[in-house]
Amino acid sequence: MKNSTQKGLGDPGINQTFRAAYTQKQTGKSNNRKNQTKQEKLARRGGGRGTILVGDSGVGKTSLLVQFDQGKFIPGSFSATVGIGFTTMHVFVFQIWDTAGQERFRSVTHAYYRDAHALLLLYDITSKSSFDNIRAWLTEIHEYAQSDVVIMLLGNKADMNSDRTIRREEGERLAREYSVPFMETSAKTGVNVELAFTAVAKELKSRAIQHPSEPKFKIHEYIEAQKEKSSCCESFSNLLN
Ligand SMILES: Nc1nc2c(ncn2[C@@H]2O[C@H](COP(=O)(O)OP(=O)(O)OP(=O)(O)O)[C@@H](O)[C@H]2O)c(=O)[nH]1
Repeated sequence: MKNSTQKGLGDPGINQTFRAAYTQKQTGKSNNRKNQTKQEKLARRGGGRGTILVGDSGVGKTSLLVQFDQGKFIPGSFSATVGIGFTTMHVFVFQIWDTAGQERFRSVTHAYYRDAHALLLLYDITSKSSFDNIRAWLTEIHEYAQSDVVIMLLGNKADMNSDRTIRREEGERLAREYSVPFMETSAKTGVNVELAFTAVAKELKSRAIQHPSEPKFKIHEYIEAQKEKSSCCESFSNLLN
């Protein structure tokens, strides 16, 4: 995925074609049934349990997805997403769509809101405008997405602390106002990337297979517990170093 490569397609109607091509690119295998990996089969069965990444252009949606999917950061190497990109994940059976942040592709993004079960809404902690636009994104989400869609707010580029213009507390306050879970992430260092996707996957899974007698999965509590765990492990490993 170098500069000259478009990250997605502008027409949701041809997403199926792109999906096959993208999967092939990622795995080096053909996407026919015979050659499908276990994850690809699971993803197929997961059907419409789609998660989309939204937010202004340049906040790091594709980088976050690549970090999650491939465990690496490719600095500055993406052209702006055109329409929708696609990958599959294996924490739970679901699909992730990467959307374009640019205004001119919004109508494409709207078409995907309807089918989305979860939305990861990103801003860039070094960009005030991307944070200010979160309210507009939420208005749009409430207009086009299903009313029970899972939303998570992510302040990305947490590694760029010296260029920070949005304090963590501001992100937390906004998230509280809209009753959505929040965390800061870095597609560069990988901080909280796995946690963000895992928390959403667990929430979707619990909704899909929830038995009335089982205790409800609490996404806020899960995130706080996992954050505590990782900060305790970080300080422990700091002690060892
Ligand atoms: N330091 C740092 N840079 C990041 C991070 N995430 C993304 N970037 C950089 O930010 C720029 C934009 O990243 P993209 O992933 O293309 O952003 P996008 O939101 O997908 O952009 P659109 O496709 O235009 O909507 C690139 O130069 C990335 O290398 C991060 O966590 N930390």
